[in-house]
Amino acid sequence: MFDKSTWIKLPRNVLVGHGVLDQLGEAVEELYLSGRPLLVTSPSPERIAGDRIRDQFGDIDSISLDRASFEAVERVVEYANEIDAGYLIALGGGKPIDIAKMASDHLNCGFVSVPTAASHDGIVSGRSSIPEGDTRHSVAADPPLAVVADTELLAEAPWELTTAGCADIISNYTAVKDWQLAHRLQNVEYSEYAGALAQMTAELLVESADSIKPGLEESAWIVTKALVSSGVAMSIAGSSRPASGAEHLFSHQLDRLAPGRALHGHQVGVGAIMTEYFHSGERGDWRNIRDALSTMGAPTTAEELGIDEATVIEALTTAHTIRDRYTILGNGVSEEAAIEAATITGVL
Ligand SMILES: NC(=O)C1=CN([C@@H]2O[C@H](COP(=O)(O)OP(=O)(O)OC[C@H]3O[C@@H](n4cnc5c(N)ncnc54)[C@H](O)[C@@H]3O)[C@@H](O)[C@H]2O)C=CC1
Ligand SMILES: O=C(CO)COP(=O)(O)O
Ligand SMILES: [Zn+2]
Repeated sequence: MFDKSTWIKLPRNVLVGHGVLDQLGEAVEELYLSGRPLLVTSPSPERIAGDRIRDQFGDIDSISLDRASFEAVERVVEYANEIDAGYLIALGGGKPIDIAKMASDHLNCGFVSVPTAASHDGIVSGRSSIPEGDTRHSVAADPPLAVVADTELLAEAPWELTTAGCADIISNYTAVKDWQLAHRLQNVEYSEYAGALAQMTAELLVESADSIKPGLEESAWIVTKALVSSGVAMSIAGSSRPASGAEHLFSHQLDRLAPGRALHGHQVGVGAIMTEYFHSGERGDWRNIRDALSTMGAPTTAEELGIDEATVIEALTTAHTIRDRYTILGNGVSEEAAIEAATITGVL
């Protein structure tokens, strides 16, 4: 008997382009949501775009948070219940979007994603990434009902946020390799469609590297389309596997060991150089990953991340413990192997 089934959840409206923030009201109206919105944001995005949202929705309630945590999710849930919010509008980088995504899941209400930075591929995904103590949870949640990504706004964001988004996409190369490895060695379920989409997204971005330059709105357009595509790959997979492998485990450990030092995307990019080395050895593709990152202006060394050598080695040797996700790191790499990988690849 045929017994396979799949349920792919995707946003209904995805608007990407110049000035589309002013169409947020229209995009929300089309969703037939009821009740008042609660704006979930963090300090800089609130300052940059909060008023443009209020211009469309009136003087709505808002909550500003600067750390992704279960406590932050709880605060949003409590506030939304207090004001009887009908839905959430997430405005900002990856953290407010992850918080709102998970809070809307707890509240059983919809949310709309309004990125102010093309810095991560959680803009569209149905996963929420929240740290807790020594571990990192990639929690299943519904994706946004709508995404409104204004390339004019995204192009004005600090350039390093865009290069972080590029690096988050480039890390799909190693994430997909890790996923395939886990499929072969551990029988982890693999989706050919999601794997191919994630990999193709990274390839198309690298092919467009020459057009990714500061000050060009075209760059925000190219990178945001890739972030959307990568998020769709996660939705097809029903997991963050297509976009998160060992390089993400490394980054999640850095978040614990050296919090707030470097951007998520930059950390996963540097991680991908080293995990590609573990996959394919000294003559392998790690140079291609390093060169692609460097062409786009993303960091390729510990120094550029602002993270010291000892922390990089500790993160690499302990990354496998952060989550139950089989990758090229297996049961862990030794300190000697980590130093060798980081040195050969020029990360140290
Ligand atoms: N759920 C998922 O599938 C995914 C989740 N993530 C998560 O997203 C987070 C990383 O996202 P980030 O955006 O790097 O973090 P973030 O939300 O902390 O933003 C980084 C910084 O940029 C600032 N910022 C945002 N837009 C700005 C603008 N237009 N102008 C000036 N400053 C601006 C923020 O205020 C913050 O200080 C991590 O927690 C990561 O785990 C990342 C990828 C996928
Ligand atoms: O950052 C992500 C994909 O780019 C999400 O992955 P995690 O599941 O590792 O949090
Ligand atoms: Zn990521």
